[in-house]
Amino acid sequence: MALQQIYRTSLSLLTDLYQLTMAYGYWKNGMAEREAVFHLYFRKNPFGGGYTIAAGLEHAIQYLQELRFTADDIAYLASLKGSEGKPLFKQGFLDYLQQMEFTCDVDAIPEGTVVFPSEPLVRVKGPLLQAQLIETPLLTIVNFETLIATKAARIKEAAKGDTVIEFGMRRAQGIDGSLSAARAAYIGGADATSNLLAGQLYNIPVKGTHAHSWIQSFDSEEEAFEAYGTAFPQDSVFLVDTYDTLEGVKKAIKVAQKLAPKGFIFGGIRLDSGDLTYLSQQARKLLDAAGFTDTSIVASNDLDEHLITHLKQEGAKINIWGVGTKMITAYDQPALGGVYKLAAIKNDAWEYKIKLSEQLVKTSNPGILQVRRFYNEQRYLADMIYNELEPLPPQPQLVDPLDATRRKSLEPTAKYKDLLVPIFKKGQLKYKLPDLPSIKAHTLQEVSNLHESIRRYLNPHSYPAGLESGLHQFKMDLILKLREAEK
Ligand SMILES: Nc1ncnc2c1ncn2[C@@H]1O[C@H](COP(=O)(O)OP(=O)(O)OP(=O)(O)O)[C@@H](O)[C@H]1O
Ligand SMILES: O=P(O)(O)OC[C@H]1O[C@H](OP(=O)(O)OP(=O)(O)O)[C@H](O)[C@@H]1O
Ligand SMILES: O=C(O)c1cccnc1
Repeated sequence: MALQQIYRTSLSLLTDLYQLTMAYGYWKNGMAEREAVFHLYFRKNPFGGGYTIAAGLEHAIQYLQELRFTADDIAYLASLKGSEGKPLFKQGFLDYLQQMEFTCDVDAIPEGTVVFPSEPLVRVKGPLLQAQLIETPLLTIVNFETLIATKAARIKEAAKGDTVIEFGMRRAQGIDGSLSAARAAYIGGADATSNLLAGQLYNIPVKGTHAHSWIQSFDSEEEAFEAYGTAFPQDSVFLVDTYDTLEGVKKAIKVAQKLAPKGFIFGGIRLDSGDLTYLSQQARKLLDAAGFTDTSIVASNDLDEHLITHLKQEGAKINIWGVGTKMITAYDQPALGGVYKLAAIKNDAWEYKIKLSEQLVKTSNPGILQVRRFYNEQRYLADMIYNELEPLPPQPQLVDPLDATRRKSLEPTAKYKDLLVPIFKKGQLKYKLPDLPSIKAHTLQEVSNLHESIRRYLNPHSYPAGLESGLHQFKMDLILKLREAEK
C-alpha cells in the first residue's frame, strides 16, 4: 500500500492480533458490551529525570474518531486462518465488528502537562471489547510522543531560552517516527523543525542552513558562500567547518561584507564539528570585530541536554542549537514503558481489578481513577491519585505507591485541580483541541511550576505523586485477598 494511504484510510487493524482474538472471545462469551475501565500510565520517568511531559492526545483522538472496521479490514480478518486451516473468526463476530461504533467515555490529561509515574494519562470507560481493542494503538501513540516531548523539554531547559531547532528526520525511527516526533519535540520545546512535511502537517515553523555538499560542489568555500548568500540575502546561515572552521568563519565574514551593499543580512554561521566551545568563542570574536554582533552562532553535532549544559558551562558562545539524532530517537532511552491496565469491570456494581506482580511497581491500581494536583502561588506541591467513586476524607493523605511508610498530608489551604478532563462521552468528542503553540506554551509554564530540584538531570528530587490513603489501603486489601485466593 502506498505510504500516503496509511494515514488516510482505516487504522482499525493497527493493533496486535491478540486484541482481536480477545475481542472475539469477549463477543463469544457475551462479555463484549460489559462496561470496563482501563488506565494508560507509565511507571518511571524517562531519562532518569524527575518529570514527564504528556503528549500524543491529539493523534489518539484522531485515531479514535475514525475507529471503524471497513469492508477491507473485515475481508482481511475473514482471510485469517487458525492452525487447522479454518477461519480464525466467525462471520457473526465480523458482522458485529463491521457495525461497531466507538461509544466509550475517554478522559485524559491534556498534552504539555507535567505528569508522574502511576498517573493515568488516559482513562477509557466503555464496552469491554472496544476498550480492549484500542490498547495497543493508544500505547503506540502516547508512549512515543510523551517520550519525545519529555526529551525535548529537557533539551530546551538546557538551552536556557536559546532557540532549539529539531534536525533529526534523517535518524528518526522511520517516516511516521520523524513526523510524530517533530510534533512532540515542538510541544516539548523545540522552536522549529527542518522537516518540511511536519511543518506542513502541523504548522510548525521550519528552519535550516545548508549541508557540506553545498560547499563541496563549488570550487571554493568563498564561492559557495557567495552563491548561497546571493540566493538568500535575508536568510543565510553559512556552514563554516567543511575545511578549516576558523578560516571558514573569516571567509564567511568576507562574503557578508562583500554582499552587504546589496542588502545582505548575515544571519549566522553553523559549527558542526570540533571543539564547539573554543570554536564558538573564536568565531564570536571574529564576527564581533567585523561588526556582525547580531550574527548568530548555530551549533550541531550529536547534541543533547547534557552536552548543551556542558558547553554552556564552558562558556560556549552558541545561541542556536540544532539537535537531531539524540532528540528525535530519544537516544538514551528509546521507549517509554507505558502500560494499559484493566482497573474495573461492571457486573451489577463496579468490581475493582488489579494485576498482581512480584514487584510492587508492576501491580496496577484498582478503581476509576482521577489525578488531583495540589499547588500554591509558586509551584506544584503534590499529586494524588484517587478513586472518583469513593468519598474523599476532609484532609486527604498521600501514600507513596512504592513505599507505604512514606506519606504526606496535604496542606488544607492548597488549591487543587483535577488533571483528567473529558475527551469523549459515549464516543462523541467533547474536547476542544488546543492549537500547537498553546500546547507548547503550556509545557513551558508547566515545567516552570516544578521546583528546580525536580528538574535537574542528575538524581532529581522525586515529586510527591501518590495514592490517596483510602485507595492505597483498598489496594493492599485487594492484593492480600487475591494472594489468599490463589493459594
Ligand atoms: N567543548 C566541548 N565539550 C564537550 N563536548 C564537545 C565539545 N565540543 C564538541 N563536543 C562534542 O564532542 C563530540 C565529538 O565531536 P568531534 O567534532 O570531535 O567529532 P565528530 O563528530 O566525529 O566530528 P565530525 O563531525 O567532523 O566527524 C560531539 O558530540 C560534539 O558535539
Ligand atoms: O548530529 P545531530 O544532532 O544528529 O544533528 C543533525 C546532523 O545532521 C547533519 O549531519 P550528518 O549527521 O548528516 O553528517 P555529519 O554528522 O557527518 O556531519 C548535520 O550536519 C548535523 O550534524
Ligand atoms: O538545516 C540544517 O542545517 C540541517 C538540517 C538537517 C540536519 N542537519 C542540519
